[in-house]
Amino acid sequence: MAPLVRSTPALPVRHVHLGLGAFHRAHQAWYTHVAGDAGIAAFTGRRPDAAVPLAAQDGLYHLLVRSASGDRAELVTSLSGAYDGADLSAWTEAVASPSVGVLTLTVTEAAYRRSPSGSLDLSDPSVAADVASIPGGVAQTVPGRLVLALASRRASDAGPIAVVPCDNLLDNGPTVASVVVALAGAVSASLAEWISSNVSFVSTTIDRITPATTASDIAEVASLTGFADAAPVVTEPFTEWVLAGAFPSGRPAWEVGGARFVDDVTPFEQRKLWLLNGSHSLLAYAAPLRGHATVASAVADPVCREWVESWFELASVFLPFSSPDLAPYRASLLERYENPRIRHNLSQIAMDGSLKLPIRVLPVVTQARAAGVMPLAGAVALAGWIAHLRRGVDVRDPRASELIPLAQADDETAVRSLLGVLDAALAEDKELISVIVETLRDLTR
Ligand SMILES: NC(=O)c1ccc[n+]([C@@H]2O[C@H](COP(=O)([O-])OP(=O)(O)OC[C@H]3O[C@@H](n4cnc5c(N)ncnc54)[C@H](O)[C@@H]3O)[C@@H](O)[C@H]2O)c1
Ligand SMILES: O=P(O)(O)OC[C@@H](O)[C@@H](O)[C@H](O)[C@H](O)CO
Repeated sequence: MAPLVRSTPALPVRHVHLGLGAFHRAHQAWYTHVAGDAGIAAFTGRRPDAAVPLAAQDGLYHLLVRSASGDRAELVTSLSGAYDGADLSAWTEAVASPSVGVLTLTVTEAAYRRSPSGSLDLSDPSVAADVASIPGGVAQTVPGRLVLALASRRASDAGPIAVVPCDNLLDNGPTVASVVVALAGAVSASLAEWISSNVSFVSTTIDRITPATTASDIAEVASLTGFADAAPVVTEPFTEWVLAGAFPSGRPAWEVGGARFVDDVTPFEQRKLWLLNGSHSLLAYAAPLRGHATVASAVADPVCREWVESWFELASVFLPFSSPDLAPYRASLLERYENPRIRHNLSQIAMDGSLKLPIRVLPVVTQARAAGVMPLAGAVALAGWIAHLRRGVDVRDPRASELIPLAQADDETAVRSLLGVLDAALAEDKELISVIVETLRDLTR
């Protein structure tokens, strides 16, 4: 087996990334690779793990593009450096470089440390610790590390920069701007002002279904390519990136890979978050009750498929696209879900439901109720979530210790209180509560 090492030098770094997970390597790093005009300095979010094999293979890795009929391995060359995110001096130095114009992020929804109201949670002990330690050059949270690095960029007079969040958050540019500026403001008013005037927070819609890499994926890449690649990523052929915002210090030519630059991402974002992510969450909670562990297995079950189709029907009414315009998008989602060779575990999607449901499912439920409609497919998603919490197995959510006990109450109390955690107004809706209670009973019968 041949070792994976570069034979030509890596490209100079113009793009920095935080959160060196599978999705970054399947998406933004691929777009920068195809652009061919920039290298990336990528930093891990929490642990050094992902950086170790990548650094040992000079940042090279294979993207295994897996369609229903076969696999294609593509060597991605854009990672010029892979670093442990705890290496704060490498991190601040990278962001403070005048050659760097963009900073992308994939760190999960929970990493932005927002309170249920959506603003930075200044009562979070790690956020409070960052406020105290940033002047001394230390930070641990994502907002804290961003503030630390931007302070360093300001100090070195490296000019403006674009921050491009690629997590499934609503209005991700302004959302990330608000947590970063709030944390900076708690450290220094002039730093917050510098960030507001010099950092462009770009909003993005990002889409490419990318499950966690397994040992058999690693073995398959070895047999397909002849290289001992310890860090490949498996993804689907489909990819989408829609961006809105300014790039005051330039950017890689992401349009070469098909990225689209628009004035407003909202319609694309709603279409993706409600149809794709909303139906993903519905399946993640309700389909295990019918014995399914993956998206492909769930959509092969006519009952689960009907849930997805009725969720699409419901959500489509509130999207700013006509039905004929949405039809191909919806059909392509089902086709993507059916790909039997992409093993997308429902348990991976089920993580952090208290943060995801308010973005993916509740906007549709709320609008349906305001229109006098009973959102039955939304009730399946919510009842499934409550059943998941009640089971209490493999619940990964920052609020798990509060939510699991609430789910153990009698059906009506559990539904009312858990709905109240997500949205106080919906918890007053007696008709909706009784439909969710009925659905919970049906699902768990
Ligand atoms: N996988 C997909 O299909 C997909 C598609 C679109 C968007 N996304 C977005 O990308 C994110 C990452 O997905 P992934 O597939 O790369 O997952 P992953 O598990 O491979 O990587 C997660 C990354 O986030 C970092 N991270 C997690 N919690 C953190 C924290 N509290 N602080 C700092 N860093 C933290 C990890 O260190 C890691 O780098 C998702 O949460 C989602 O918002 C994923
Ligand atoms: O990545 P998460 O955890 O925000 O959500 C899980 C899935 O819904 C998500 O990863 C989708 O596969 C993705 O958003 C498709 O582009």
